[in-house]
Amino acid sequence: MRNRLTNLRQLATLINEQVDFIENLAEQQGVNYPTIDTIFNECNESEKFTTQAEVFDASLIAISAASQLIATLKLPVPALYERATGYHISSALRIASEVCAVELLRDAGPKGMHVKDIAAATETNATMLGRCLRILATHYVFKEVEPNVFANNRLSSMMDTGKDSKFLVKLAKMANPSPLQGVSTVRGEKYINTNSVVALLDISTDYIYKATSYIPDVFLSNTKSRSAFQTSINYDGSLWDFFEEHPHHLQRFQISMEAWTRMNPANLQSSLKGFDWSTLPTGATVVDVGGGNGSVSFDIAKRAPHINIVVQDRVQTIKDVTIPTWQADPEKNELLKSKRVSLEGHSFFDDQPSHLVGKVDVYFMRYILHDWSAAESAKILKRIHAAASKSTKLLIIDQVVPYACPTQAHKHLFEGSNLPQAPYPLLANLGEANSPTYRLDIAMEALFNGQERTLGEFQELTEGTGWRIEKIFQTKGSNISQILCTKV
Ligand SMILES: C[S@@+](CC[C@H](N)C(=O)[O-])C[C@H]1O[C@@H](n2cnc3c(N)ncnc32)[C@H](O)[C@@H]1O
Repeated sequence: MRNRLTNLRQLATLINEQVDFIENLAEQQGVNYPTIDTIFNECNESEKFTTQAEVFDASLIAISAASQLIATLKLPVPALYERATGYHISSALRIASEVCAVELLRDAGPKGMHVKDIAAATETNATMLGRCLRILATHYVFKEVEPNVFANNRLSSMMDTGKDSKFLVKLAKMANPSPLQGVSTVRGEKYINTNSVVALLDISTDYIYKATSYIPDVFLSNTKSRSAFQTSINYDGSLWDFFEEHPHHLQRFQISMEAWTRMNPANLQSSLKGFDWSTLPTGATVVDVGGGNGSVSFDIAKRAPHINIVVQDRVQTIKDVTIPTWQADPEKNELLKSKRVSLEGHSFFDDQPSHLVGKVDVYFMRYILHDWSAAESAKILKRIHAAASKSTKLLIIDQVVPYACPTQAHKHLFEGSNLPQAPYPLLANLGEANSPTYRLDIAMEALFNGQERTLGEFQELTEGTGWRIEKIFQTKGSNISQILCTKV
């Protein structure tokens, strides 16, 4: 009995200490931490405060302790039932997005809107919609201001596309059905010029959610001939092939990738700040391998105006998504015109184009290797190695999966591999505070039979490819790390 109380008290103390720290800092800076009822606005001083590194670090410990406290206090049966039925939140979120609830509630303001009126706009069932919004409000997305009347709150307003609700409702009706059974209708226009968050949520609650339900069957059948995604829509091509047959899905996917940089402020640092781009000589060439719509390259080009960047991706992605995206944005278009950035259709399974052989200072790839098995990843790494000069560096920007237990295994593996341990009695990986890492890992399994990797697995992956890991840049609280490799 005493032990359990001690454990609860330790967790409560950790929460109190971090909240005291955050509140003292907020008081010094004359801001309040945003409440759950505040409408999200990234220009707001309170929101800027939440992204300061020390505030974010303290919040991670508090979240980790609070999650562990909840897991400890909750009786095991409801705790397990909730974990078994997390999918109800996914389907309710998808419905909220499809009926443009956030944008309609933006128009309604703090008084909110009756669920009958939200349902009427999209000719959907008001009772079911109310139940969906209520389960979401119970999990702090939306607020039920009076019975059946809902308003936006901090979480739901983060899902705002910023677009006119009438335009979105009309758009939803224009979507073309896919010939493949179980594939949702999508309009890419919904996601263009948004904060990208809704694209990430929509892919997560659409085909990733559906595919995920097939993971156990694929796993238990012990065959990886088809991924869970392929099984879910009875399709033999890869997700990349599927996108080429469904350009609106491709558009949405590429925009969703930008949201990973916004997942937390530490992610932004880890995508961009670890490797010091300013150390490269003027005119250096950097290649973004599988760069998608080039959002990471754009950020790097702004930070390092003395380097030239080539964004490579599949021919159709570059033609249908990357080029139009860059041409539509004056800042990006300027980078194209000045040739500081070029966009090139190229498969990373092929030899690098001859104009780059021996001329590249850094190849980097963000979120590429997690899409591929070890054998396929090795092929990609070897192709780049074959085109690299002696001094070429390779920067793998990906998630590094921490174990949930303390370990010394990676402590001295490479420079930078040692991260500070979480305070006792928290899980070594900060538990639920670090949950997106593990969720994305399983999503990679669903989509590609792919995976996120531990540091040891990255070391194994690079062995025999001609690359050696020299250093790792990790940022506390970020689920993106940079792994710097040199030629063996
Ligand atoms: C997970 S996304 C990452 C995109 C981008 N690096 C980012 O972080 O936003 C993977 C990318 O790999 C690209 N890709 C898939 N197969 C490819 C191939 N054979 N050659 C080049 N790119 C490929 C996809 O089109 C997609 O843009």
